[in-house]
Amino acid sequence: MSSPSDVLSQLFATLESRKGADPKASYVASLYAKGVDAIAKKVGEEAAETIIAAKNDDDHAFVYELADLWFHSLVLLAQRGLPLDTLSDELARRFGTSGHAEKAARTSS
Ligand SMILES: N=c1c2ncn([C@@H]3O[C@H](COP(=O)(O)OP(=O)(O)OP(=O)(O)O)[C@@H](O)[C@H]3O)c2ncn1[C@@H]1O[C@H](COP(=O)(O)O)[C@@H](O)[C@H]1O
Repeated sequence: MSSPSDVLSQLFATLESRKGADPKASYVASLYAKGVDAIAKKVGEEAAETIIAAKNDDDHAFVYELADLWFHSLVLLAQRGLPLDTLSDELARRFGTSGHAEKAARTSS
């Protein structure tokens, strides 16, 4: 079994590699071709589907929808030209900080 970070890194490298690919041959290239509004809309749809799945007992269906949400979120990150490190660095920055302290830091900035 691959580690979560390996899977995310390999998937993100694939997403980057689809820049300039044929939209007819690649779903990710078709999303890039549609642009940020269409990708963000997919993120919203997948978030809504994840919320609905979270309220049901089917773990497989929930994980499936959550994977769709993560996948489209990563496409959005790649579309903006940001490396995966920007996301992992932001999450790492929050280590050792309680959620309450993180919220206080946001509201004071
Ligand atoms: N992980 C994924 C992945 N997860 C979900 N999806 C696609 O995301 C879409 C989910 O949208 P929906 O649930 O709304 O289903 P849909 O109705 O078919 O989608 P729409 O036509 O409405 O956009 C489906 O088309 C799925 O096939 C993915 N498509 C691709 N990947 C990865 O991305 C890589 C590159 O894909 P290509 O660009 O197609 O080569 C692949 O090798 C995979 O590793």
